[in-house]
Amino acid sequence: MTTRPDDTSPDAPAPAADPASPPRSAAPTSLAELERRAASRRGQPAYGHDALIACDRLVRVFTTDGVEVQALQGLDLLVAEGELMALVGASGSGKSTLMNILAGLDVPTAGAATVAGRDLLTMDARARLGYRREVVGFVWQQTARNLLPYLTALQNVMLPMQLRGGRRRAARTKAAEELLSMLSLHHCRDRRPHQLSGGEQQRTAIAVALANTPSVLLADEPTGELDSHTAEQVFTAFRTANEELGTTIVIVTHDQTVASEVRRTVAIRDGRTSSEVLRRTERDATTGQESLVSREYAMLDRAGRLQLPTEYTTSLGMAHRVLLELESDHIGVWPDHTADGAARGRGEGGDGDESGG
Ligand SMILES: Nc1ncnc2c1ncn2[C@@H]1O[C@H](COP(=O)(O)OP(=O)(O)OP(=O)(O)O)[C@@H](O)[C@H]1O
Repeated sequence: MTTRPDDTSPDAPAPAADPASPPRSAAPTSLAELERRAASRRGQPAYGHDALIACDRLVRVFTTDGVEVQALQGLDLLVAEGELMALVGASGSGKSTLMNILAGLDVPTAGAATVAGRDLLTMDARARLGYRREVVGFVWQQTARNLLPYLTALQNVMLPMQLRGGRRRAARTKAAEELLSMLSLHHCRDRRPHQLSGGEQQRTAIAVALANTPSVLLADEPTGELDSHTAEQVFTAFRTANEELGTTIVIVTHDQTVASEVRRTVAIRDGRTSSEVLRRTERDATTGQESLVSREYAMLDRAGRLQLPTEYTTSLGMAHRVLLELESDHIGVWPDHTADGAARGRGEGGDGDESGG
């Protein structure tokens, strides 16, 4: 396998390499050298300084009955303001854990996470409440978690505005009606959730989440219980919110249609971001015809680790150790065909994992 250079100009930011970091195998350094490195770092902008969401080596460990589960294992993620992006990954890969942290409902064990300038590790209870009311909105898979059953659609949308305070009732009503209209829900204004279809319920939930004009809208499997046609309508509502209000939107989904309609899909594997698919519109120079081009990228973390897709490594019989070759414009990654490597591949010897990934 060969990793090609990134010849596209994706809209999304990629985690930056840290040129000031020494190689992991560096020999012990002098005090003067350490001082020089610290000084050279001082002028550099912090990791993700211009991203709306920045997760830096995020770790979340759960301990149940003395058994530790590492749900997030040093996850890096940057999301730019105004993005509409999807997070995908196998069950148990850590998606909901990440969403709960970004929603301010859970606190990471280690690492750093900021959303719209708020530090998610150091917020006190009061700041956390303000964060959940004003900075983020969420839409969950289960309607019962999104809407109060005894309130109408309009009252549901007005409730977060009321809790936040500061606006008169007439202004709140007008703002809530505008949100319902924007999402083509005006006919649902005076209906309670049980009088709405599944898609209308989720679209109302989006209006509720947008009530206090949050910077970020988080959605965890928002179309999980819907048929594909209804799911499409709900996704359209997310797109409308993104385009009309400029809200940054992160959607966790198993729904392939949703994942393929956004410009950026990030895959999480074993508690880390592993790969990204970026889509962009390209225009044919001669015919002028536009087409959507998608390319898959592997994520290179700040320690230089790269997760190779399992289907790539298994198809080439890569295990434990691979051969690297630095070329002028790319890095070649080859199966290890040495006798020792072949034996390791068959599981006949060696117990260390030297791939570094
Ligand atoms: N409160 C908790 N206590 C203990 N372990 C937990 C807790 N929450 C999550 N986990 C564990 O953390 C890992 C990641 O779980 P998470 O729910 O984030 O995965 P997921 O990718 O959202 O999965 P799914 O797609 O099935 O919802 C799993 O091994 C899970 O069992």
